[in-house]
Amino acid sequence: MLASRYISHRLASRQLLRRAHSAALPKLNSVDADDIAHFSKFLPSSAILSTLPPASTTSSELSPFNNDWMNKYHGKSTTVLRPRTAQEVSEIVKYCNERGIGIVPQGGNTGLVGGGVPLQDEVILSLGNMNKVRSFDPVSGILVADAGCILESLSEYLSPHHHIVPLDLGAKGSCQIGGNVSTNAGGLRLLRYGSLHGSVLGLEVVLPDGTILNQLSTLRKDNTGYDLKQLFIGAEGTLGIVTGVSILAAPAPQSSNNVILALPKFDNVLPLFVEAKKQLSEILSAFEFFDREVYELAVKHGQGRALNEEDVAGAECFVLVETSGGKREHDEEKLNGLLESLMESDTPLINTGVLSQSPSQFSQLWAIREGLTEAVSKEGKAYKYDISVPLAKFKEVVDTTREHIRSKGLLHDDAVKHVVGYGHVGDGNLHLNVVAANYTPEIEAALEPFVYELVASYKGSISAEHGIGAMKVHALQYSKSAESIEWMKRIKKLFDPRGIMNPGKVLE
Ligand SMILES: O=C(O)CC[C@@H](O)C(=O)O
Ligand SMILES: [Zn+2]
Repeated sequence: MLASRYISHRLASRQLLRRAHSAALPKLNSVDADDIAHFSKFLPSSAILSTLPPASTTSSELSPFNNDWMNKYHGKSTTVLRPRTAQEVSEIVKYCNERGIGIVPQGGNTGLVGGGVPLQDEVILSLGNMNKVRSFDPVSGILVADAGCILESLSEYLSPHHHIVPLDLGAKGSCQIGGNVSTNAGGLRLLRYGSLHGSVLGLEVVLPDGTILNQLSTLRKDNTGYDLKQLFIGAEGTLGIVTGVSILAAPAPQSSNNVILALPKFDNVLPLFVEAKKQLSEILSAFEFFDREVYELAVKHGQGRALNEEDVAGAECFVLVETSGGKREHDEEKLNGLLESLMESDTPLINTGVLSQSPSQFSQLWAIREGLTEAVSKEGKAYKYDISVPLAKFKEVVDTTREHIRSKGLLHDDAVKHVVGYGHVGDGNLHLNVVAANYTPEIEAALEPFVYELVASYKGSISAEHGIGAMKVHALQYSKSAESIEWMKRIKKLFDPRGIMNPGKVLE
């Protein structure tokens, strides 16, 4: 009974997938020279990059805006606008809405699901010129910043005030806080600081009709009915453009330590996590996992400093544990205590642990984990599946996918070179990466809907933290019910009746 229900679900989802692929984008207008002349009335020429006259940008100058980080999605936009204020954003959006011109809001363009680049020739609205901190209150720890502030520069700003942004990710040197909020970025320390749905206190958003919705609250408590800002966190710019963010910064830890643990088998990750939570309790700030194969890629492509041969020998996977606490001696004692108990037990959960002894070693260990995405991209073209599945299934998902690819005769150097897994154990978020020589329809057909069905069979999510973007629009039904999708569509229609905001992303 169960089996036949599963099969009919599979058939139904295949049909859905086929239908979804043929769905059309809303009919929108292209920008023309008159539009550029209009933008020139309120924007300086330096804020208008366009191949249309009177501007004279070349298409190669627009290329970094039209192509995504993975070089998988290629837009054909003729025009990038770089406003400096919410008022300018509002004027652009109001005009585009009236003219029926599509808009793609773009932050650091570091997204991994094609959500930040046009699918056709929409205007790209780049937030990079809105990059000022508006205020910081060291008493409450509340930071108000323009959407275009780079995440790392906000950390640098907060450092002398003994605070940190409650969000950290590998792309911190280029991603922007507005993009982080719009994609509800999770990152490396969600385990400790929670999601942006909790730490964002307020937003300033320009709605598709040009209204500036000022919800830049600096209140920790505000229980006055519908919390509209939550709608824009993770909406990927489909409901409006986030132009300002109010966020609760966390007190900077006085002491940070990390260790990379080499595990003889994946099955040890779970009990190790339980043990780490028990022994480190409140000072545990990250618990990150990566398998041996992706570690080898990091080494091959020079990400971080390789661990010693003897530390790697016999390891099936690795875990990076970070502590952030208030007192160095106390934290070191706790971490050392954990390591000793792990090594000394009758059936040790780990082979070895490489403990950082200095700030530079601390960064080097993190560089391995943070460099995995880069390493994978240097090795080939990655099919990225950013999924939530039960922790105990992480390895099964990677192995099952690899076997499936093998059974299709696609596991060889000219097709799929590696099937690897890494991710955020503490959040149940696995990054399944299928690294191929090239993106090909054959590999895609082997992977989809296979991976999505696998995720659905574990009642997981097809997007844990990267979002839907353009990449997973056709697969939303694996993680959302028909009723939820219907209500999402109604909300979209309410905010953006003409469908100008980031067309073709999140929803069909
Ligand atoms: O490369 C990926 O698939 C994941 C990127 C990022 O979310 C990470 O956790 O490193
Ligand atoms: Zn991640």
